Amino acid sequence: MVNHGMVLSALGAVTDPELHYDIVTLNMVRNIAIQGGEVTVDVALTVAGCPLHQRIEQDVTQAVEKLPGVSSVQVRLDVMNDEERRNAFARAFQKSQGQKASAPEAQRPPGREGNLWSPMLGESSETVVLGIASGKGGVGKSTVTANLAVALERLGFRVGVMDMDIYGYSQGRMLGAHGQARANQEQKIIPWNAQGVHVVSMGMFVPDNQAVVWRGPMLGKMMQQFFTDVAWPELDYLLIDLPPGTGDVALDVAQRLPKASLVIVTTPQVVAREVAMRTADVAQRAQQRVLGIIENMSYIPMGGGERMEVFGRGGGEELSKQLDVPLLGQIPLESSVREGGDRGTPVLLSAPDSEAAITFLQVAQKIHAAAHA
Ligand SMILES: Nc1ncnc2c1ncn2[C@@H]1O[C@H](COP(=O)(O)OP(=O)(O)OP(=O)(O)O)[C@@H](O)[C@H]1O
Repeated sequence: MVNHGMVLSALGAVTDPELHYDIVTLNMVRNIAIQGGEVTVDVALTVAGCPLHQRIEQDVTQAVEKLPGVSSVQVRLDVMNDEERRNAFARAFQKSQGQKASAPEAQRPPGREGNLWSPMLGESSETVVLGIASGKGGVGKSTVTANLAVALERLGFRVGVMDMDIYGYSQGRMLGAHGQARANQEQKIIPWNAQGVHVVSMGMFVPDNQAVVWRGPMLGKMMQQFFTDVAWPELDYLLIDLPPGTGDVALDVAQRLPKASLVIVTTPQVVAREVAMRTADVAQRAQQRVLGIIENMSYIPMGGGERMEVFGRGGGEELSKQLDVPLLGQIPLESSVREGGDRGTPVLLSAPDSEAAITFLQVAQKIHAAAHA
């Protein structure tokens, strides 16, 4: 005869596809009712309209129907309230940090209130903190970060870039900054000043182009140090170039920088959009604001308004509709963008009249409007 404990332990093997932890740990199982061989499981999703609800429903059914004595399984889906959702994300975060529960205070991630790594992260701070995320690698997230930073600087704002793409760090090269880290009298790291933008990157700490070996938990440690150990000047915008990745990265940022908004970079390709969707989905479920979508490599300008759409079309627009956030712009694929990045003179400075440069400026304006709406 099947009992409550057997069902619960079977459900312990069902994982939330994005948070990567089991639905029991995440408190997603609200109730289990058993009548003879008929089992009913009430599952609370983290957010209404969760695109992965069918998968969860299917996994729960499969896990429970295998148990001896089970004749039928009914899964009833509901949605968590705000507090339940916060707890679920906190649990996922604690798990992702392993032993962190007993870590010293300074290493704990800041909560929504107090214990912030930097006054920049406080609710009352005027600094807009934007994580630039992508999901899939190679879509041009770092290029977009560097150009947006320069565009915002050109618009008259004080801009910082934190290169958190730890093993793919490239902001120094793209913005034309180099040299080892220097410290001020208080032993705080002085950011590079490149093209008027203040930059901190892993590239300051490793000899030329050496590879960095790192594991997931390092992201948090590095981010903490990049906030606490750097002599950041007053900033209007801090852009964080995030490593590519889906759930774990978005979750990390949501937990550590609840004030930050995300800008998602994708390409017109369906596969890039789908991966970006997963990143955005986790961010939204963690109640982190997604400011908008930037579609990169959208088309090659052929002159006379003609466009060649090498990577297909519609990825950015589709994603913005799915997430109900604005499409901030479509950046063309132009050799001047790549050359600018390789030479350390972003296209906005090396070819200011190019279509890409003009689009970056427009996107920066839209970001400013959206961030202050
Ligand atoms: N709009 C564009 N036009 C031409 N080349 C581009 C454009 N955007 C990016 N690139 C080029 O594509 C390559 C990948 O870009 P980038 O390094 O910015 O991607 P990424 O998403 O940050 O990659 P990763 O996720 O691996 O860090 C670079 O060589 C860059 O110069």
